[in-house]
Amino acid sequence: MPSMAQAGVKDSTGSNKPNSKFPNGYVNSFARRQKIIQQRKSLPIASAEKRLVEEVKKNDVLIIVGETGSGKTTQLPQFLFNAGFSRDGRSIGITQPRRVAAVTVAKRVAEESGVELGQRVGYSIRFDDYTSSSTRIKYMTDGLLLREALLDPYLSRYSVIIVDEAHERTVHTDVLLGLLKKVQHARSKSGNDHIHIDNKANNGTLAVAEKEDGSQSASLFKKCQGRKFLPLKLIVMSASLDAHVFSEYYSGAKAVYIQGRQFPVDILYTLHAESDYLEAALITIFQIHLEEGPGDILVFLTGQEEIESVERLVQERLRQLPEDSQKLFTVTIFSSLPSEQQMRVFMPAPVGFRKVILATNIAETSVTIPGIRYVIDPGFVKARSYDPVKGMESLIIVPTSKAQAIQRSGRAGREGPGKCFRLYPESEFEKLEDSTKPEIKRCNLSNVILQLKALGVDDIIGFDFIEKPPRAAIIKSLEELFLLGALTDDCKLADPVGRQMSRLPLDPIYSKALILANEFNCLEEMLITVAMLSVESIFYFPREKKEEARSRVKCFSSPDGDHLTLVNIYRASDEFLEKRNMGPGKDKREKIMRKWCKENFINSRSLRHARDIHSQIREHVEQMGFCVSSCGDDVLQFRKCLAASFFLNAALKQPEGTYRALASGQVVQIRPSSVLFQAKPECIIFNELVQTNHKYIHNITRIDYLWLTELAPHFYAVQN
Ligand SMILES: Nc1ncnc2c1ncn2[C@@H]1O[C@H](COP(=O)(O)OP(=O)(O)OP(=O)(O)O)[C@@H](O)[C@H]1O
Repeated sequence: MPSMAQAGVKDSTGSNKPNSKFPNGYVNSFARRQKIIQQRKSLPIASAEKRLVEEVKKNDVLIIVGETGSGKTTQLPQFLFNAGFSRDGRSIGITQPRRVAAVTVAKRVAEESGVELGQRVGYSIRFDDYTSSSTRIKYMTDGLLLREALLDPYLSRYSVIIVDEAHERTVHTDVLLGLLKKVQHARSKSGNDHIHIDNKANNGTLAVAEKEDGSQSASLFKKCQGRKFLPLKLIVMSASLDAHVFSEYYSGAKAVYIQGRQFPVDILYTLHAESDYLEAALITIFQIHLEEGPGDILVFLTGQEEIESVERLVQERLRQLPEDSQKLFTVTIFSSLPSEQQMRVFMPAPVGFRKVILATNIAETSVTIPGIRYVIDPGFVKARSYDPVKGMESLIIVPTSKAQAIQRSGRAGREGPGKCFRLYPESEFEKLEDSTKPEIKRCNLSNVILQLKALGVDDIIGFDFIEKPPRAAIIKSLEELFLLGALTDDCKLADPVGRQMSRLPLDPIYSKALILANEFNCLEEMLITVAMLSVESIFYFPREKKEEARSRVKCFSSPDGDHLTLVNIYRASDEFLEKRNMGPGKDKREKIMRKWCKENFINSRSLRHARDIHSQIREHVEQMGFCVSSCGDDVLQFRKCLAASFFLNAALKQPEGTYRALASGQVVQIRPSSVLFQAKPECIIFNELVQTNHKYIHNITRIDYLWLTELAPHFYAVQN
């Protein structure tokens, strides 16, 4: 559809007005545009435009703190664009911790600016790029900007980088803050008499900068030496930020505060602590539905399983209500849901229905979901935790921080006054930590270290992190990367393996598995395995049909283990689609697939997501020049490849039927849902270790103990 500027005609005052000859849609679009102009004017940040632009001009680093909904994310980049910060062809980049925020905010800003998405305003997230050579305002995930830095170490295409929602302190944000400090320093040192703008880089095909003589050196940072760049402006932004910490990190950078919020949000607490927060959330959903005025509800839960079980319970209870009270419509959003399905939460509910969105903390920051007036916050979040001694990462449910609670309540009150129901007493709120513990202090660092190494940062312990990760975690990850062959003896990035691994957007252990699979001639099987392991719960066993589900799933089972079982499921779904391929459209295919999944107790959302990931990683490995071939019936080859890839996760059976993990010495048990739970082979490799009341391992394949010394002699010849 043409933009308003094209559709309307200019009157004598020069303003755009709809032409009466145009159909109604254009008049509506004119009305919508007027509404957006009004909304923008009423944002608290609107009156601060001039001051903010001046501050950015005066300061190389600026910290901006403003209430949720004050307009930081959508407006500031437009202010800077209008003030000419991208006049020279460079862009304003804005990072978000979450994909969904990057996408939806970019869409909104494109609409506000009256341009087509992907033109002046665009977004770029892993596996999805909506930018062009004319993009000047670019929203992206923090992880994506780090990946860009691998190919454009001086981030030469950007004049300003805004690190948004910095309070979340994701591991990528933290690394980015350090890296940007380095880039800023290097760019200002390079002077500005000769300006390098990488135009090729602007159309999405990242260009590798070279040395003046045209050669490429091993360290990416060195590649740009000799080039001159304009200084980079850096803005760190959030609603709930401890400005002091950031200001200190950037040598006393100035902090500005945007006063005021758009609409009030009433915060309500329970009188007593709730023993079952899911039940409390359910009661609150129905209380709002039956007693409160119009408006949609956003409920924060901790993960897919919780969300799906609450969704079922809402449906069950809804059926018990009188028919005229049944107009409640549920939608879900969590990170492993494919993007297009995530976007369903932004669509309006059917007329007359109230929408309930069941979400993880993916919907906590930056997003505006139209229609939300009520937020239900049980006060919990699933957070990563890492034990560097055992090398064990786990997800545990913990109370949110104050900053998270504030962000959650901020999702109401964006289009009108709102209410937030915190399902805990006010006294508990006071006891919460002010901010979330930085992820870098509680996660496995292998991925990040590999990226830093690929960026030419060799001294990881000496890197200027805003908060240093535990030394033990750094050492453990360096050790792991060395054992995977990504680093040399002297801790440098190994070529080509380390470099190839750093290019794949996966955990290092999975990247290595793909590289090895290329050698073992089973890349087809490994691509499927990695894709299936990248999604949450591929099986769906309803409580009332557990036995039926188990026996049904048996027809896919492989006696060799869960990895081949996953491959069988994936291939069976492929075959089913092929057989049915009588040229139906996408919707029909989806419907048929959903039916197949239901009959086979497979989670159709997860399978679709795995298919999506599969095609994206396949593209990556093909670009790396790998040939995707199958080992066919020679599954021994595939099992050997699994052993060579996951040797760090090998375990041996103990006399009493438990297992001993060879690398860490921990005693673990096979999770009952594994196909090898009964068989209990002598030696296995596993992918997942989950700590509940037991240490359960999952995704298991039987291997031969002797393979370990043959395939990973550098580890097993010494250790065992
Ligand atoms: N997709 C959208 N649809 C409708 N209105 C929107 C949309 N995105 C933003 N808005 C409006 O713009 C306002 C400002 O949003 P913006 O994301 O810029 O605020 P913010 O200060 O960055 O908030 P936060 O800290 O919560 O991210 C919202 O409160 C809402 O009124």
